[in-house]
Amino acid sequence: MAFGFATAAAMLKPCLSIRANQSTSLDVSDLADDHVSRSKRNFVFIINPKGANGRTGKEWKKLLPHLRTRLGGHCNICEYITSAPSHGVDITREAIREGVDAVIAVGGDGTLHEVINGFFCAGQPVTALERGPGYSTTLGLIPLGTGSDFARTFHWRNDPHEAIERIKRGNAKYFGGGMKITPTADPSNGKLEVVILQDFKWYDFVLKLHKLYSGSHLSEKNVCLRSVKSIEVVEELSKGDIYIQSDGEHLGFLPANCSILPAAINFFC
Ligand SMILES: Nc1ncnc2c1ncn2[C@@H]1O[C@H](COP(=O)(O)OP(=O)(O)OP(=O)(O)O)[C@@H](O)[C@H]1O
Repeated sequence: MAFGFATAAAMLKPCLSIRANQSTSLDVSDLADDHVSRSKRNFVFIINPKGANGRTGKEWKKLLPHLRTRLGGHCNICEYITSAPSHGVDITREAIREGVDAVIAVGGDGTLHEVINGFFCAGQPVTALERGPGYSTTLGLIPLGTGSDFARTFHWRNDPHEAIERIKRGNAKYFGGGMKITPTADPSNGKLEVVILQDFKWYDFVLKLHKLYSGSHLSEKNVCLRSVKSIEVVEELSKGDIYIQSDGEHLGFLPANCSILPAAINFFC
């Protein structure tokens, strides 16, 4: 099969499923401050005040009002300032056990490293104690460190305002400012949605572009949607073009100018 174009959107979401016996001083029922509404999603921000020689703490203070403005309508925002190295691990574990919807690292790579480690305990994923099966917590990042090389890898700028916009977007379904490329994508199901456009000519894009806004492009005969667990690069071709597959099955050809990873990683933060 030859594919003219393919793109993807995905949820990169650790799956959580362990009860750990470590305790911390965190009580995420602290989320129940005056402003908390249970119909909102609970987002925990873990801030390293010492990151970037103290700049992280200062920037965070300036950022918080903006964050509340942008996210406050949808989420309960709960901030935890770390008191020492590895505190971020404990806070994350406790937050996940309490069933929060997202844990967002605010700082550099070291802080992100701690938060990611908090998703696991004794080699097993941590799980929410009172949420049903299939529930999972989303990992996020506001890059505010010295190097922030993880963010750099994905071409995210060390710009917290941009990170907030990433967190705010419903991800998964859209790209290009409202084009519903993967209309059935569900950010919480852990699947990667891949849209395959077969034998598309340049004029197909021109004629059918408007359909992307409604998601009706999927009814075109040479367009199909696949929901997969992951994708792998099979072979790198010239000029950066690659073949991709999922679970051993060949999916198609991805032109170099069509980048899957940033779309997928969008869900991360
Ligand atoms: N309250 C704290 N006091 C001292 N150190 C802390 C505290 N909280 C976290 N840390 C430690 O600070 C380390 C460095 O933090 P972080 O990675 O956020 O900033 P950075 O080193 O400036 O950024 P980068 O790693 O991106 O260059 C982390 O590995 C973490 O263990």
